[in-house]
Amino acid sequence: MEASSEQQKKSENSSSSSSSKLLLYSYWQSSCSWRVRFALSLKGVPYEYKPVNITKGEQFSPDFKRLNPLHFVPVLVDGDIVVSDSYAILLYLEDKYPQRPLLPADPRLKALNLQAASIINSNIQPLHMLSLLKHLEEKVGPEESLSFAQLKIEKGLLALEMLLKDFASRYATGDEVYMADVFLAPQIVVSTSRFNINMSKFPTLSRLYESYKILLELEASSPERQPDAVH
Ligand SMILES: N[C@@H](CCC(=O)N[C@@H](CS)C(=O)NCC(=O)O)C(=O)O
Repeated sequence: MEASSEQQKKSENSSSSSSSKLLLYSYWQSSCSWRVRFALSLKGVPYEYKPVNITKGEQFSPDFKRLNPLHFVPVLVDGDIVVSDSYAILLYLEDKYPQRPLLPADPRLKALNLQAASIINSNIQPLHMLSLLKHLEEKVGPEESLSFAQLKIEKGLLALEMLLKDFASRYATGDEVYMADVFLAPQIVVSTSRFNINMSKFPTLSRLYESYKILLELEASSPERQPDAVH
């Protein structure tokens, strides 16, 4: 029986992306990059690290612009497949590497994970990203810029606290690490270390933070362990 052109196309695509090693364009202190490093570490997928120093403007180079015209890390390159945005990258990894699933089968818990990840991806991190804070610092001043970021982070964390409090166990939606945790752990670390957020206002998230601190995969993917880290 002849393979349909659709099947043929699929197998050509998968062979072009399955033979080469994944490349991850990342910056050590980027929480969005950390989400992807954490997911790759949980799934045990090897990759080559490609540092992009976003504090020195390397995201604006013509080569990087071809990968992501938005000039943001992370970007994952898998053969001829280029995926930017950590949320999309995680879903791509989930399809391609089903081991250690990042989404539970139960529809309610799955929706909860997607919702929590989306809150961080859309309603927290974009409101404290480097380029926005730089702009605010220049236009209104460093103190105003910091208090704007703190206000937005606390608003988002409160939403997550309310969303997860009845479902959280050791991790955000039970006893397994899922996508909500992959987004939450780096966000909590950045919120406390860079923006001085007091986590005692968020008891459920504080409890989760304690579980995250002892996760080897989180530690292995942490900023300080990356090749471009400055100590
Ligand atoms: N939603 C995107 C956000 C990407 C993003 O904002 N990346 C930050 C680092 S966490 C960045 O590259 N910032 C560079 C800048 O602000 O110029 C994702 O999750 O990948």
